[in-house]
Amino acid sequence: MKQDNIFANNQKVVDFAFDDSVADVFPDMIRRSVPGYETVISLLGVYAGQYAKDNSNVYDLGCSLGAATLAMHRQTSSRKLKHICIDNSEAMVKRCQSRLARHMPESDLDVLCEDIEKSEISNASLVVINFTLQFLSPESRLSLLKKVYEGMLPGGALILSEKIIFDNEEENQQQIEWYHNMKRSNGYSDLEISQKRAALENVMIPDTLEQHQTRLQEAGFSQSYQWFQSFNFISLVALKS
Ligand SMILES: Nc1ncnc2c1ncn2[C@@H]1O[C@H](C[S@+](CC[C@H]([NH3+])C(=O)[O-])CC(=O)[O-])[C@@H](O)[C@H]1O
Ligand SMILES: O=C(O)C(=O)Cc1ccccc1
Repeated sequence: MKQDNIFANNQKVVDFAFDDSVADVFPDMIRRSVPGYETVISLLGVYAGQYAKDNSNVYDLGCSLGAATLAMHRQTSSRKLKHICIDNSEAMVKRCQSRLARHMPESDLDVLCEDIEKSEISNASLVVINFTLQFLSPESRLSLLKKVYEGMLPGGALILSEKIIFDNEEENQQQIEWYHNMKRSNGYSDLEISQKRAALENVMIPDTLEQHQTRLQEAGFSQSYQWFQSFNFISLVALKS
């Protein structure tokens, strides 16, 4: 696995982008930067086992290199599913396409390079938005979730994972400190941590847990539950009855 040292040298900070240099080191970057990432990915397989239904579509919105789809496929390979993976980074999509073609050659699979705000969602039994809603402009998040709800079959599920902020400023600062300590223990220097933080500032805008829960309800989901937390990263499941 290629090591992420993108922010190792002192540099003029520009907005973070999912370009070729990020896509090349992405498995290492996300594993060392998102606490619990591997656990969340493998538990998506458990959700797929329960919710992904024959003759339906399973969406991976903001798929990057397709890790979520691979985990879901591992638990459902004998079912008649169509996997639809979408990302607006060409660098990610081309690597995702070849990786998934290699690992799940027999499956019905579309890997699309497009903005998920413009994607069509239909006949979905399971939709995963793993650490991606936070990159959309805050004003467009509700309409995406409404579209997901509308395109989902009754009995379907949405899995949403995000970095969050906390209303209580004391807790917020503590969670960020714990998170930065985790990054340090994964080998990132203070310079890497602070330069990446600055690069993400205008690009990744986290909400609070309450904002997510309220928005899911506004989108139509009658039930939503938190099922995972590791520092300031959480996963929710929302169900369409
Ligand atoms: N508007 C958009 N439309 C489509 N894609 C987008 C958009 N905005 C951002 N992206 C894409 O969302 C992905 C976010 S990474 C997801 C990890 C993956 N889910 C994983 O489980 O491994 C999370 C992270 O890097 O923290 C990137 O590939 C972007 O190109
Ligand atoms: O590194 C961070 O600060 C994060 O919030 C996680 C992350 C992981 C990969 C790309 C962008 C952000």
